[in-house]
Amino acid sequence: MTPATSARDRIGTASRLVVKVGSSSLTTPQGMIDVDRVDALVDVLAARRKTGTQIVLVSSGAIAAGLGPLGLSARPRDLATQQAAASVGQGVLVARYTSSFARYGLRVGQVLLTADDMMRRAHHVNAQRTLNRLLELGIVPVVNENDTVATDEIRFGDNDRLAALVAHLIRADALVLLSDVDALYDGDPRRPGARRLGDVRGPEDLVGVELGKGGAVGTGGMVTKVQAARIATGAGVPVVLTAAAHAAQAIAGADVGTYFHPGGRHPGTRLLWLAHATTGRGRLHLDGGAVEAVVARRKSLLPAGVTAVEGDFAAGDPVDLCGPHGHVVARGLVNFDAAEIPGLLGRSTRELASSLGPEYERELIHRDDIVILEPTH
Ligand SMILES: Nc1ncnc2c1ncn2[C@@H]1O[C@H](COP(=O)(O)OP(=O)(O)O)[C@@H](O)[C@H]1O
Ligand SMILES: N[C@@H](CCC(=O)OP(=O)(O)O)C(=O)O
Repeated sequence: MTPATSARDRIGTASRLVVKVGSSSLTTPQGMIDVDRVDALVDVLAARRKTGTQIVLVSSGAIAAGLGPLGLSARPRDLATQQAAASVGQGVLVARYTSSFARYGLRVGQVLLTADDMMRRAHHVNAQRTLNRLLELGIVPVVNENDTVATDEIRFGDNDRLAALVAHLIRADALVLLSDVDALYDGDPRRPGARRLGDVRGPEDLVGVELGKGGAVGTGGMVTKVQAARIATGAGVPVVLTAAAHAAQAIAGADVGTYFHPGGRHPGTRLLWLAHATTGRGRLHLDGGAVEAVVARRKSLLPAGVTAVEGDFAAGDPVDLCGPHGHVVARGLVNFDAAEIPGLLGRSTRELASSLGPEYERELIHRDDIVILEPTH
């Protein structure tokens, strides 16, 4: 077994997957939904869902699927007509997914997000909760950008990066990007001699690679796919990019497409926001061991390492983490209300789970929600 094959096992064994599919893989050139291809994709996702894997489907195609019904022969250039097409097409698209997943007794839930929902904390936490709840209920969330209300200034414009942020948001184990091309090539694959990149381990593997534009209905081409891969792998999420026709092999972890290896966990926009645009609504006082674990080893904060709590905050709020001498060392988004915390202090998560229930077998603050602060804070 090659190292690349074993790395891909992370996709084959993922318990939470985000799968993104592009417009060109779902619609006909006439601007209609391609029912057979939607069904073929759903066959693959439903089979994986039946093994217990939670799946979020980020689906493009609203604008493309609206063209036929509106009598348009090409993707419109102006925003208002794109929005009108998305409004008509999104309904058609979700109706199609609903009936296609129903063949397997599975339900879908539509989730429309804007870029703002990813940046603003209140929206972000809300989107996170909704997606988590849908997954707990066994639903397949079908996510798209909320094209009808997004203006040019606040628009993502491409679902590749949206899918990467969703993968980060729900702490997915892997992200699968499905397009009409079977892999990333070192140059435009329509030109003879272009070579497939099987693995991308870091930016050095992309030097000299020509990232070209997409097809007539797609938006970002390879540029946004590589950007998405960078966001996801930077958050520790591996990515595979391949054609929708190879979806079954890709999600099984087979050697198809291009595999982007995950890197370390770097703070994303949200953590920058947490560090620079918030103030702590309260304080948690940590013992020396917890400071060492959180700051030096970047671990989650567990109740056992907390000695005292100050302030009146709610679950999801930012709180400051103080060392034994009272200085602030980090800030994080806490998982519990202030009133719940005194009863948890100094106790192990296992003990809390057995006496209070499984919902208490959680860290006080997950490591992804902690940002280390410079001494000036
Ligand atoms: N270096 C490259 N490797 C692979 N595909 C490329 C490359 N440069 C440009 N492309 C083109 O990008 C297209 C996919 O982008 P896009 O049309 O935006 O897809 P989607 O609708 O699936 O998001 C492919 O059809 C392919 O021709
Ligand atoms: N929100 C748009 C998707 C735009 C987009 O990213 O398209 P694609 O490049 O095909 O993934 C739509 O549904 O038409």
